[in-house]
Amino acid sequence: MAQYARGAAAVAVIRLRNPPVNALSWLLVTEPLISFSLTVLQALEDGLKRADADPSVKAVTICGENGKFSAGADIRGFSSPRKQGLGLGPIVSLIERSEKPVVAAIEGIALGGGLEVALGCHYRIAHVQARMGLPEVTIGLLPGAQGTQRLPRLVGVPAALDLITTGRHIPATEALKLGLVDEVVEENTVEAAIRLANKLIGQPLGPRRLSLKPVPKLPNMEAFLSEALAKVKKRAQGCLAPELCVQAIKAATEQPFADGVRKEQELFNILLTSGQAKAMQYAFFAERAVEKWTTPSGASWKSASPQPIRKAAVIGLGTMGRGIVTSLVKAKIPVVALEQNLEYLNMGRNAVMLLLEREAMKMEQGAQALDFHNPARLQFAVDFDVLRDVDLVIEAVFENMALKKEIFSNLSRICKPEAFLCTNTSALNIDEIASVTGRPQQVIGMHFFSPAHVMRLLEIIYGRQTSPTTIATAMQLAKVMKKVGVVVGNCFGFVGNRMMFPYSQQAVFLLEEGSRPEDVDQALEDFGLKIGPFRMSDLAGLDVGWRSRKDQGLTGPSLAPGTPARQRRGYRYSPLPDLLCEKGRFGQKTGKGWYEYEKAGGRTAKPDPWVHSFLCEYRNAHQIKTRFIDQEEILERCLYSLINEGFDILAEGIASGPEHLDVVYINGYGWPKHRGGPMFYASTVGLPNILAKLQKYSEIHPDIPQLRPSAFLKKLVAMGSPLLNDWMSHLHKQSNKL
Ligand SMILES: CCCCCCCC(=O)CC(=O)SCCNC(=O)CCNC(=O)[C@H](O)C(C)(C)COP(=O)(O)OP(=O)(O)OC[C@H]1O[C@@H](n2cnc3c(N)ncnc32)[C@H](O)[C@@H]1OP(=O)(O)O
Ligand SMILES: NC(=O)C1=CN([C@@H]2O[C@H](COP(=O)(O)OP(=O)(O)OC[C@H]3O[C@@H](n4cnc5c(N)ncnc54)[C@H](O)[C@@H]3O)[C@@H](O)[C@H]2O)C=CC1
Repeated sequence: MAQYARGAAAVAVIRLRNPPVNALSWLLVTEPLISFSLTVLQALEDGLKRADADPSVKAVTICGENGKFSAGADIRGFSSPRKQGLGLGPIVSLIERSEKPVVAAIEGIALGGGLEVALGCHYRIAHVQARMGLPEVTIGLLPGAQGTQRLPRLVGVPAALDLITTGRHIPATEALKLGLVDEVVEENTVEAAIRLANKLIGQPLGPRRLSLKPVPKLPNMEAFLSEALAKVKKRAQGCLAPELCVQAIKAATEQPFADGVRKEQELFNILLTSGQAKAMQYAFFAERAVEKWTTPSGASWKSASPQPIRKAAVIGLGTMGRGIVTSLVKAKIPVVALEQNLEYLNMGRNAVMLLLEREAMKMEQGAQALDFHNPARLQFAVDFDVLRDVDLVIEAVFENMALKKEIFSNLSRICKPEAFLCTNTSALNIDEIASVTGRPQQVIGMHFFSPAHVMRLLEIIYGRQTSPTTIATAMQLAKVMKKVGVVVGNCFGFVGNRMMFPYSQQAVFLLEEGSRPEDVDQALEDFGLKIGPFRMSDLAGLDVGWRSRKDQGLTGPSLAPGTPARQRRGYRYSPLPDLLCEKGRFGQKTGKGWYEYEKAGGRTAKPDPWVHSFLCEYRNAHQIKTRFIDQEEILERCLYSLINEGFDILAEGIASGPEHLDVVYINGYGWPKHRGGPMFYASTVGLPNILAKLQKYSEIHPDIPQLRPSAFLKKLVAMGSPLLNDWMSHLHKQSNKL
């Protein structure tokens, strides 16, 4: 809705009202042409017409309810099959054409269609704490209400390209510098806008109508745009929206306003029906859905209250601990950082300081805001006694159960009784770790992803005895650190690494059968993954998995004599990664792994002829017939085995819905958002197709259990492949087709 009122004698105030974010919903026909609800857009149009018709109104102010201008179009409306009625673009034009000055009073947020409404206004005043942006690209669209045509006219092509292709939100101060707003105020923005509107009465509005302005020229516009297009395409990795955003802006530079708007509509419609927009909008809501966590025992976000964390500690300042400390400092939580001895402590301190310096440089108030030189904010120590007053500890020492147990037993003794004890283990059993403490209800997994100060994902793993308060506290801490917390159950590898295991395993089997590392990586990167499995393995270090396989008795001295080279516990096993490690090829850190690098620590992967001939010798030695493996098989075997594990995870209740798995993969494993996450992708491929392919591959490879279709997948197919949101409701239903 929108509320119409008189703000001063001659100024009408139109207030957008649609809690919680004043999304601009459009006319929704509930039954064709019989009944309909008056929506924000309709109300906005009515308000404008009413102001226009009333001779006593001389100016208009548009603002939003509850200190928020508007978050833009109602995203749920894009997938509504019965969507009809008003478009936002014509309303923005209507605002601009008004003969009475219209001033936007921007408080809180003006995003997407919300900002496009403001661009139709003749003046824009923003509160100093407001944020603005055109984030449509992040949900697979472009600003489809003439924003791609107005913004370049107002702020120039380079700034418009940046804002529209990244979708980033900018603060009011930056908007002022760009010329996006005319004034920034610290006082009541609506009152300031009404005062300005009053002053503008009778002044000419022509120069304020953006559609009438030319796009500011650049000396090398064509070259500039083609360079921008190339950059955007490379960054987008198959996502269509950024590229079409550039095309729409290009139209603004080449065509009159009305033609540019037509082009914008054409491109918008391509995106709207591309499937990518649907996937990205699903991802948007999935991220919000996982905040509302539940566990099989009935605990949930609704009834559990988080406890305040006033001071935290991190134990172990290696790869992960450094990033975790940085994230906590950025979240303004005082931290104590601990190491095993002074030598490691100094190394860790230097690394943390470097990360914080870099982070401070990216911030407006810099180091001052982070205040990390203040020992009350960040303290380094080797003595565990400093842990007495902390509210929460995050342990990030080596992945070794005995060491973790020793640490947790000490923590249980030293920390105050109400303190929460968290482990960053990648795969170890949370219950076993909790068992050595006197407070298993306050023990929880907080699994960060590397680099921990950058990656948004935080898997939050509850054990058998973890209390709802502990889960709620970990989730709250994730939010404060600007991470996406996903609550999952306790099993080897939790959700992310467990699904990754069959995927990486297939990748190595494909090498045995005839692929090269670069073929497998290329196929998966072309699909949209940020990094293929072999480049990833080189980056993370092959020795990490090697150590874990040795601990599990799969390789190394503890392997029983006489074990067949390519079989473990009766199933297929590939010793290829072990063989590379035995040759000291640990990946980037040693300059050689699945690829070769310019030097130890180098970052540029080059296909390695040594690896190619090593693979040939290996296949010969084991009498494996080499065959050509096409891209389709690479994708299907790697991705469908990962998805298959996902169905098992759902069936076991380790995650409470497919969105959880998708959010984990998008935010922690570089899964392309425009494909919506692995489980959403499975729903778009069609569950019967996935099942048929898994059946085919598992018949060819009966010794790979990970290719055997999950019982839950089979059940869903037998039940007619319900929509993704209904999968979980079918978990315990009987199927008469089974
Ligand atoms: C054929 C038709 C042609 C039409 C022409 C096209 C017009 C366009 O150009 C297209 C558009 O405007 S697309 C929309 C662009 N806007 C956005 O992407 C902003 C999305 N929202 C945000 O970033 C944060 O929610 C925000 C920063 C706003 C707030 O963050 P918070 O962390 O404070 O809160 P959240 O938990 O994220 O949100 C609160 C509740 O609001 C829901 N919501 C947010 N934005 C929405 C939106 N734009 N539409 C619908 N629902 C929205 C959000 O899901 C959450 O709901 P609950 O989880 O149920 O509480
Ligand atoms: N490296 C990665 O990508 C990820 C690792 N993890 C997990 O995080 C944990 C840490 O891994 P990384 O940071 O990679 O290991 P790392 O080997 O880089 O660092 C571990 C640090 O712990 C310190 N440490 C060992 N014993 C200690 C003690 N008794 N007291 C205090 N400090 C001690 C070591 O000196 C070392 O600096 C492991 O459980 C690992 O599985 C989780 C996610 C990703």
